Amino acid sequence: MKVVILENAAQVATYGAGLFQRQLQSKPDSVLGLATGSTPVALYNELIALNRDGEISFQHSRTFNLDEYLGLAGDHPQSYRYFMNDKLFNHVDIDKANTQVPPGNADDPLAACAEYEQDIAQAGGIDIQLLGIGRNGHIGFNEPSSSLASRTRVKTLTQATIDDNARFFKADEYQPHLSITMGIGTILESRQVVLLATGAAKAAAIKATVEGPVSAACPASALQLHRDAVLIIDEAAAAELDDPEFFKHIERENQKLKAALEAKG
Ligand SMILES: N[C@@H]1[C@@H](O)[C@H](O)[C@@H](COP(=O)(O)O)O[C@@H]1O
Repeated sequence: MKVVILENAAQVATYGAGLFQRQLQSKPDSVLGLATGSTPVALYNELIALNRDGEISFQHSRTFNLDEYLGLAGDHPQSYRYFMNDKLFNHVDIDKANTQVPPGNADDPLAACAEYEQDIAQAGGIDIQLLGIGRNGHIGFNEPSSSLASRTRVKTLTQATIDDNARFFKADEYQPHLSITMGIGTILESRQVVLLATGAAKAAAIKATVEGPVSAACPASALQLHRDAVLIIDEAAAAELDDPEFFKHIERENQKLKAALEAKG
C-alpha cells in the first residue's frame, strides 16, 4: 500500500484529481468508481475545472458509486445519487445514463445488489475506485465486522456512522439506518484504489488501515491486500502513524524516479 502524506486537504484533492486525470487521459472510456462524503468534494471540484478547461472528458467514461441509503429515491436531497448529480455529474460532460448509483428505492433490494455486481462486471470492472473512510475504518458502507470477501449487499449502519452523517439531515428528517453498498471484495477487484483522508478525526482509522492487522474490525485494512492501493492523506490524518517520515521519504524517492524516467523520454 502506498501512503502519500501531504500538508493539507487542498493538496490531497489536487494529488487525487491528478490520478483521475491521468486515468481518463490514458483511457477515455475508463470505468470510474466514485464516493460520497465531504472528503471527495474538493477533488470533484478539480475534475470539474479540468473538464471545463478541456484537459479531461467524461464523455466515454462510465461510473459506479460505492453506496446509497436504502429507502431514499434519487431525487431526495440526502440521497447519494442527488449528491453525485449536484457535486459532479451536473457540471461535467458525462452522459448520466452512464452513471450508476445503487438504487436506494429498488422494489427488490437484494436483486438490485446482484444486478449492480453484474453491471460492474459487464462494464469490464472498475479501473480506479475512489474511497473516503469512516472514523471507524469503514469504506463505502462496509462497517466493522463486514466480510473482507463481501459483495454488493444491504448493510446495517452502525450508530457511530449514523451519528457522523446526521449533520447532513435536518433534525426532524428521516435518516436511513440501512444502505446498499459495494462489498469489500467488490472494492478489492478494482484495478486501482485511491483512498482520501483528511483531518485528525480520521487519524486512528488511518493508523489501523496502514499498520493493521488486516481485519474486519477495520474494513479499510483489507486494502493492504490490494496490489495498487494509494492512501492520500494530510498531516492531521497521518498524525498517529508510527513512522510518517518513512512514507514521505518513499514519495520523494518515487518523484525523483519519475522525473528521471521522464527526462529519459
Ligand atoms: N458512505 C460514506 C463513506 O463512503 C465515506 O467515506 C464516509 C466518510 O465521509 P466524510 O468524507 O464526510 O468524512 O461517509 C459515509 O459514511
